[in-house]
Amino acid sequence: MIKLGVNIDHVATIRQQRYTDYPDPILAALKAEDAGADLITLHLREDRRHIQDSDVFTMRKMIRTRMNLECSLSKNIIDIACQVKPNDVCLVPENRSELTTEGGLDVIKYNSTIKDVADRLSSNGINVSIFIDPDIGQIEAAAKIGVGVIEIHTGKYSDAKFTEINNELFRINEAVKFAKKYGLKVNAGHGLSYDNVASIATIEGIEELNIGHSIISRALFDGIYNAVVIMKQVIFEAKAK
Ligand SMILES: CC(=O)[C@@H](O)[C@H](O)COP(=O)(O)O
Ligand SMILES: NCC(=O)COP(=O)(O)O
Repeated sequence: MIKLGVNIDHVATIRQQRYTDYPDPILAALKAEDAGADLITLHLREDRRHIQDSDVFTMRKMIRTRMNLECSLSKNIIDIACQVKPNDVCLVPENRSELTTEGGLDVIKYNSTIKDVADRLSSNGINVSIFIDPDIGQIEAAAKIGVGVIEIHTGKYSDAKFTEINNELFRINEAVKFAKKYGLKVNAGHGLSYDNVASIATIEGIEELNIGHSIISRALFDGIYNAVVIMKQVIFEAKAK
């Protein structure tokens, strides 16, 4: 069964608006785990716009499932990752001006840096994945680095309208097939919602979905426990069809 990673970044977004100590992303993570989340994802951005260093250290102590830390290649962030030792690190691109992660990491362009960072993380017992676009060349480059896991950026699919939706779905399907030929573990995420997740969840070969914004948004009305349970149900029903 496909696994669900719940990204709790945007609980911290609300907190950071007033610099209070609530809402607590750790509490959200624990409730998400109670509801069946298979892992918790959090993104320590260089600008600390939501998740703070303290959240990362505390999360490591409190989490009962798996901790998947998303971060850029920057040294000070990787230093923290090596101190915290989450189960997984997903390497993502980052720029201060972006609203959210706009594309996948350019593995071809930053190949040697990514390899050095991945080797350093692996030597600290951390499983490494790379967040990339559904692009054959990027997948080939990721496979050659030897990290073994990729997360396909589903943002273009999530934002697509009308015929673009099927075009993006085809692109993701082809990318997953190509990645499996290289023996890669394939995850997916970004912009997935209760309305669009089914077509991704049913792609053969995708093992984990990382979903945050839509779950935290739903949690504002139904609570995080129910928001996670409903997302798991939507995914289960899609796979059962
Ligand atoms: C890598 C990715 O797609 C998201 O997990 C990332 O966390 C998005 O950044 P924000 O959470 O800051 O929107
Ligand atoms: N890597 C994707 C993720 O963790 C959550 O992205 P989103 O659902 O908040 O867009």
